Amino acid sequence: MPHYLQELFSLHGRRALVTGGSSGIGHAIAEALGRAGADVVLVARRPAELDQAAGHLRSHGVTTTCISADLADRDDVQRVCDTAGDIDILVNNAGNNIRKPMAELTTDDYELTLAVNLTAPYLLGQHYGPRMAARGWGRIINIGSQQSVSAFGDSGAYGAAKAGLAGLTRSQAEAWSPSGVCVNTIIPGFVLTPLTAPAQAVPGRIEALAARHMLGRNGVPADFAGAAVFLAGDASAFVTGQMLFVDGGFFVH
Ligand SMILES: NC(=O)c1ccc[n+]([C@@H]2O[C@H](COP(=O)([O-])OP(=O)(O)OC[C@H]3O[C@@H](n4cnc5c(N)ncnc54)[C@H](O)[C@@H]3O)[C@@H](O)[C@H]2O)c1
Ligand SMILES: O=C(O)[C@H](O)[C@@H](O)[C@H](O)[C@H](O)CO
Repeated sequence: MPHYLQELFSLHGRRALVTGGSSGIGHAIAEALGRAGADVVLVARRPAELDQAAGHLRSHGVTTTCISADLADRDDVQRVCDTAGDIDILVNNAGNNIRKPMAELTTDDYELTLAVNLTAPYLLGQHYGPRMAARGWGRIINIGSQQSVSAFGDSGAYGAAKAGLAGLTRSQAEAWSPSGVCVNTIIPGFVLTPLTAPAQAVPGRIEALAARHMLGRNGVPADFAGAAVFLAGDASAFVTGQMLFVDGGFFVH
């Protein structure tokens, strides 16, 4: 790779933590950051899936560590902070979506959704943001949703959390960008992953959703590799507080 591109996009010497890094978009982002040179810490719940994901990254030469944690549990989030070591790039990717009509959502549904999609990113940001700022360089990438900006598909608690995450991004950017920490949200389109399996199971739904992307297809995890490497490195040094739509031109109506 030409030296100029190395300077812009290389992540050598950086250490990235990716939540939900054992599957879907998070795994693709972890692989991309690792193949761009970063050491990677994968955080997710299930040890077997983590081991498999780590094995895949290591097969690409990526130095990979795993931490099994339930991000809905604040003690587990604290344990991640206590054990992961210094982190230069934080990717808040783990998410859950409890799909029910608005009036059927319970308070427990709401609190679980907020805990994983919004509180865990807040707590991890509170730990890592100031430390990145003290070192004068850092990147936080939060994974939002079309529902950061629009209501979509019986997902009221998820929409509240993802809209909150976009707001959290702006506040984190305001706080830490002056010290060299860029904080941004990636907004995906509809992506074929385990999270969207219930929607994919509805006959005709995948095709209808594909037609709502200007590119005429749904997303796949690999579609996020380029944007993640961009937002994780020096190429994005003047990009902060933004929502980057990596959504194939998705339109809600
Ligand atoms: N798939 C889509 O269409 C789509 C669209 C917009 C945004 N997103 C967002 O992308 C992110 C990744 O989702 P995905 O589509 O790759 O699905 P996925 O199911 O493959 O990944 C979600 C990850 O989050 C982890 N996770 C969930 N709850 C957790 C918990 N309590 N503790 C620890 N880890 C937990 C899962 O184990 C999994 O690794 C999520 O934040 C999701 O909201 C997805
Ligand atoms: O769980 C889900 O079904 C997805 O996250 C959806 O909500 C959409 O794909 C997303 O909103 C588009 O960004």
